[in-house]
Amino acid sequence: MPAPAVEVRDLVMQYGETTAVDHLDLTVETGSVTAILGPNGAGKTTTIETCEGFRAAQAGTVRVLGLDPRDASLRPRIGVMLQSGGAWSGSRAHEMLRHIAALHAHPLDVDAVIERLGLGSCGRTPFRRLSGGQQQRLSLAMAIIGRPELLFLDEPTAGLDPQARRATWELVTEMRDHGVTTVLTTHFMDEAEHLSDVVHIVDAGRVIASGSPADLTRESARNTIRFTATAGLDVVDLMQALPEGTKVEERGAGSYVVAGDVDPAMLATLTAWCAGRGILPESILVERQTLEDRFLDLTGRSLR
Ligand SMILES: Nc1ncnc2c1ncn2[C@@H]1O[C@H](COP(=O)(O)OP(=O)(O)OP(=O)(O)O)[C@@H](O)[C@H]1O
Repeated sequence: MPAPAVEVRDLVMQYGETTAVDHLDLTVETGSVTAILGPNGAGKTTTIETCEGFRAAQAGTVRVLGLDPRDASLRPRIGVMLQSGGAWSGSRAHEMLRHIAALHAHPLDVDAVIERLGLGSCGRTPFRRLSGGQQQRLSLAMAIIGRPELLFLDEPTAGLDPQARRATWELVTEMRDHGVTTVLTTHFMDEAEHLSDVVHIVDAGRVIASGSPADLTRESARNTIRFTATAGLDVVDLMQALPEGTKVEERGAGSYVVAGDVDPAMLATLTAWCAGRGILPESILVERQTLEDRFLDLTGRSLR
């Protein structure tokens, strides 16, 4: 396996009395899209800015493509999209992109990127006069134009309309197909679920859960089937019929909860077990936990 693109070990970052990052560990595998999720003030931007080399680690170690993030030789190899835009307010959109492209050895085609991100009408407009969404798209274009190996995107789709959001998703997916590693922060669960291979959930300056979106939502109390039927069914026998690790409980007379790896086969086994005993369930409800539910369970807070 190739060396990780980003390795953060025991990172501590403080602003005066405020501990923004508190002994945080995080690994980003090469070629992955990795999302960092967390409530406001969790320490995501501080962590990402340290990886980008904008802040020096106060304690702990950070390695980006095997190097210290402040190593100047990293600049052409990474693309950065800041939350605050990152372009000089007077710079004109297309000039800016052409300028950045000229600084790189193998840039993407500027006109193609302008077209892809719907920036055609922004040519001579100074950055400060662009709409919020246009500024976002230009910042993304600036991050990718140099064909980086590693992309950092801090809330890339905040404030974008649905079409621009889709275009951004497609672009990130395409970059991944070309081997680019992407680290992004987002407040949109669907974005994390749709785009990322790995999600790190950060709260109060620490990573509190990591895994693929599927891993994080599996094996949770909310992956359940609830059904009602005659009271007093033989739940032990039912459990034996279902896949190993499945739990069945009668919670109140005739009200059953089946918890485990809920999939179509399990539902079929359950209904077959009932049919074999002449039982017609009165209601069957499949509940799958979403990443948002899991996030709420872990942090006690909603994403925004
Ligand atoms: N420049 C700064 N000066 C002082 N405190 C700061 C500064 N930047 C961030 N903080 C504080 O550090 C903590 C972490 O902030 P950070 O911006 O890293 O969080 P975040 O997870 O990116 O939040 P958000 O989702 O709101 O962008 C917060 O308590 C914040 O108030």
